[in-house]
Amino acid sequence: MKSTETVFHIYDSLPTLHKTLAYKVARDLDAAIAAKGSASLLLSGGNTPRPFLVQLAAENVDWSRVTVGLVDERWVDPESGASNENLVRSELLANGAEAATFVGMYRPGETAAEAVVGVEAAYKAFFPFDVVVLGMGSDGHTASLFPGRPELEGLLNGAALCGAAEAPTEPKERMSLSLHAIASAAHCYLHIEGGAKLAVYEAALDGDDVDIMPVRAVLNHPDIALEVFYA
Ligand SMILES: O=C(O)[C@H](O)[C@@H](O)[C@H](O)[C@H](O)COP(=O)(O)O
Repeated sequence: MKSTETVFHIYDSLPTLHKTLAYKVARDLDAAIAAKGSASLLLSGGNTPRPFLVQLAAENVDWSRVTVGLVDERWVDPESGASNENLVRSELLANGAEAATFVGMYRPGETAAEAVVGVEAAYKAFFPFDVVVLGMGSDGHTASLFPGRPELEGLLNGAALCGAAEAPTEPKERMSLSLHAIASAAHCYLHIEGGAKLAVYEAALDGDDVDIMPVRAVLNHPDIALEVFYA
């Protein structure tokens, strides 16, 4: 029996969603800074987050006290348009959050599997996390926790903070936070947009097989008080 409730926030416009989620995340960061002098924010990539990141960059946060990391990364050069580091640097850091400390995942000259030790050590330095913002794919993946993958069991049940993963589409090579890392967050958000994603979310609610829909592991986690932002 899940001990925490999922809160579902629905908006009548995408701009309202982006502004409201940005405001909520900014206040979460403010509270963490007030409580312990620092804050950590872990962001997902893909297409959905871009306008939210722009709104977040405009929020009045003491970014010099914030460490920004990634929920997952496509194993491509950070100059690539497919890079989640590129997305965060261009839409958040360059737009107002320049003072934040960014800790990426991609390590040139290493495979994702080779980089796990280094990324694990780098992320342990600001673990547990304060804010995690997740997305969700049409196949029910979140982060780079993809259905049917051999690495999924370890990423869902292990004590590591991250691990190498593989996506079904290019760029296939990935690094992902583990469920353990995601569940450490004081505030965990799922940002989804459009009817198709809503249908996937509803399908995820209607079952518990995490191997076919890994996002269920987040929805059903007893320690994650998930807040879904949808428009
Ligand atoms: O690297 C990534 O792609 C993300 O971290 C991934 O988990 C994303 O949240 C979903 O794939 C949804 O992506 P869209 O927002 O592009 O639909």
